[in-house]
Amino acid sequence: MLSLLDLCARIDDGRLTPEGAVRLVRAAIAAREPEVGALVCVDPAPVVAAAGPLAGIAVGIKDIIDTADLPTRMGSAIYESWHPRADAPVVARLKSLGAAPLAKTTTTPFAFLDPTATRNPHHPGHTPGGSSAGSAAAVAAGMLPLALGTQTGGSVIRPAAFCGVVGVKPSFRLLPTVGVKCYSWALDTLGLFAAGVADAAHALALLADRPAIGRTHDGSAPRIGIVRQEFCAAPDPEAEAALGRAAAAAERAGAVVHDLALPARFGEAYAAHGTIQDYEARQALAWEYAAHRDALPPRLRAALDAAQGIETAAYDAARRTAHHARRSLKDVFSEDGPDVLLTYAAPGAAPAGLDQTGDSRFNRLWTLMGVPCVTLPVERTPAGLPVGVQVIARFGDDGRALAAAGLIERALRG
Ligand SMILES: NC(=O)CC(=O)O
Repeated sequence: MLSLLDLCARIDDGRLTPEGAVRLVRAAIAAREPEVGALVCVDPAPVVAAAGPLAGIAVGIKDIIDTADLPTRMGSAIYESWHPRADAPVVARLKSLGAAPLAKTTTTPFAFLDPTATRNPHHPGHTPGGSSAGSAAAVAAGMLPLALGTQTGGSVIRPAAFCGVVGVKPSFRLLPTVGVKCYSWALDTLGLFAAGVADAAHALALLADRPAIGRTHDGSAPRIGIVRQEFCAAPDPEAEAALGRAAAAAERAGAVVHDLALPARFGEAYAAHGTIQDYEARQALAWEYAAHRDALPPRLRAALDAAQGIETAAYDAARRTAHHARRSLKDVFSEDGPDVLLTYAAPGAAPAGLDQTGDSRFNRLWTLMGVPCVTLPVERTPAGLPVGVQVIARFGDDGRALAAAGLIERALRG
């Protein structure tokens, strides 16, 4: 894979020019895109800045995020010819840092559950996950050093884990979702994909203008609470094995690790996610549903059909449940509690077949809680498919989640 920090270092010390770095990416795209299918389009002549902390860094932009220089199609024929006038603020921020938004990456239609044609770079017969399919696959295939995605259920963490890359779903609203096609305004969160934890931390620190996020190696040994989210169906054996391996590596690195049982109200919040998501999607996609219902893909059409019947009282009750769970989460991360939680990133490795994007059951609660989540790869199945884990910190403590993920990553490397 292409390490963002490695490219930055080579540019900074003159071994590589910004234009040379973009040429490297174009060559990698030419070599891998035919088999992976991660990209919707590539800018033939992007502006390559000569200066800036991300000068020469080509970035993939999930195709629900507005770009002024490239179309934004939402993964749907309904928006086939749509070309936003302006960049989403997160894209404008990338350009202000010197980065080159080089390609739009595939998204499931409107970032829901209907699959893309993108293939898992580790096994073409398996899904890369979704909804940020192309971003995860492009980084995993070594085509891009950085890509943006979004998460409403599990659309950053799950595909990142399936593709064996680092994925970060930051604290809710750390990055502005202005100019990003809305599915659920209470849940939609911008995230990113990179080769390693330090690469991701560096990019997020710059994007969020919060340098502390980038100091992943602060030397402290965290207290880690292992949570298995028993309110969900159990994971596959490889997910449990990866969790155990990551916990053991963390202990070897000096972390204090213990099992943690979450109070019942978190199971209630987990169940409330769907009501909030789908009630809001009914409004966010009201025009598409009214004017183009027949052009919607089957899973999304069925979800919006069902969402028509959600009572406002049920939505309000779900929001109250989520609010109480968020307050309880502060008690979980209390003074003498864990610094971070460690749990499954997905039910297991990427499922076979391209007719689905996998299950977000181990992600949805944490998206609703708005807390920072980081996934990192831990091991491979005998078929060579990656299996990851998920590190979670308290709201606003994105740097601590990344620091703990970095400690585990280094410990796994041995
Ligand atoms: N957008 C989303 O997060 C939906 C998913 O989990 O695939």
